[in-house]
Amino acid sequence: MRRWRGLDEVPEGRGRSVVTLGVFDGVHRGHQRVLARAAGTASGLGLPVVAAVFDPHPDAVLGRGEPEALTGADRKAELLAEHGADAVRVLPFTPELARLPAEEFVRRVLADRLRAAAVVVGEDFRFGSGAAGDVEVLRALGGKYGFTVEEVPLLSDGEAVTSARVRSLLAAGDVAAARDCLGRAHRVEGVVVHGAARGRELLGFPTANLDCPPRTAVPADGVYAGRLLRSAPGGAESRWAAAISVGTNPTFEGTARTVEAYALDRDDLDLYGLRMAVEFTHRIRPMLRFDSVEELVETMGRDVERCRELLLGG
Ligand SMILES: Cc1cc2nc3c(=O)[nH]c(=O)nc-3n(C[C@H](O)[C@H](O)[C@H](O)COP(=O)(O)O)c2cc1C
Ligand SMILES: Nc1ncnc2c1ncn2[C@@H]1O[C@H](COP(=O)(O)OP(=O)(O)O)[C@@H](O)[C@H]1O
Repeated sequence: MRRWRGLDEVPEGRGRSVVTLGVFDGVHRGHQRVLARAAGTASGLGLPVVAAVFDPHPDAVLGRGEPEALTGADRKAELLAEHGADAVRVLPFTPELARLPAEEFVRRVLADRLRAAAVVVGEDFRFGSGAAGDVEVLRALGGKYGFTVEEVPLLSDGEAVTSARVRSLLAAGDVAAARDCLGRAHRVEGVVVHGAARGRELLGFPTANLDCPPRTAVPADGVYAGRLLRSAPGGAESRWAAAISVGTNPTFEGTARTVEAYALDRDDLDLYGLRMAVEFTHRIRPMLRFDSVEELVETMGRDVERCRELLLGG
């Protein structure tokens, strides 16, 4: 898969493409449907699918506050490819780009740079200065600049599947509903760092503490079942069923919010310094402050058994 960044870096003289564009945060089932449609059109035309991704999030540039990210840039590109993109183009969302009138945007980005033969977008797609352009405007401009436009209805299960909805489900700890919207478990990534060294010694449950990038969409504080994963060079992955804790460890009067995972039945791992990921499949309970370490350890033991049932079938 090819990845380019910027408006000027795409080599000139490339052929035409089927373009789908947006922020694609989370690459949720709605995005997946748009990508599938683009892939279908592209195979009919014998052209590649180019996913054009605005980055940073337009809300950050337009002063609406940057939302927490469901997917980092690398993971997003990987997911876009998995769902049918042949190439990913990052379009730096600058104030200048935001100010381009709808027709200028179409001419410069879609026609001149991406050489779109077809553009596939969700029905709520907006573009151009002041978000003045919608799908109808895009279709009219497509007639002038030589591309067709396909509009994909929003996927809904009574409520539209959107990145904002996934963020609010995660903020409420509802990782199961988030999983339904995403079509897979929500994942956060980070490097394993040293914690307070209590896990193994004091509690009997060593935990890998993930240092997640700022503005990562971490689910609400609580205890979850899921997986701890490691991407090895070449793409091979190790994965372990895991009991995951998100919170400040109030039993120890902690203040820093941590994401930590205990890989079930393993105490022989050395994960410090590795890039790892945690996937959240089920919520088990809220984060609690216990009066004694014994009560915490007893509860953690029960959490681990519950994770075993949920993840390994007992
Ligand atoms: C399954 C599980 C459940 C946990 N539940 C709680 C909890 O309810 N309250 C709490 O204060 N800490 C909880 N923790 C976090 C522990 O306090 C934390 O893992 C421990 O202090 C080790 O920290 P360290 O990795 O910084 O050494 C939990 C951890 C795990 C793995
Ligand atoms: N089953 C396991 N799950 C997670 N980490 C493990 C496991 N077994 C060993 N480890 C290692 O032990 C470290 C955690 O030990 P812990 O005593 O909790 O220390 P820390 O406070 O630094 O997190 C992890 O970072 C990892 O390298």
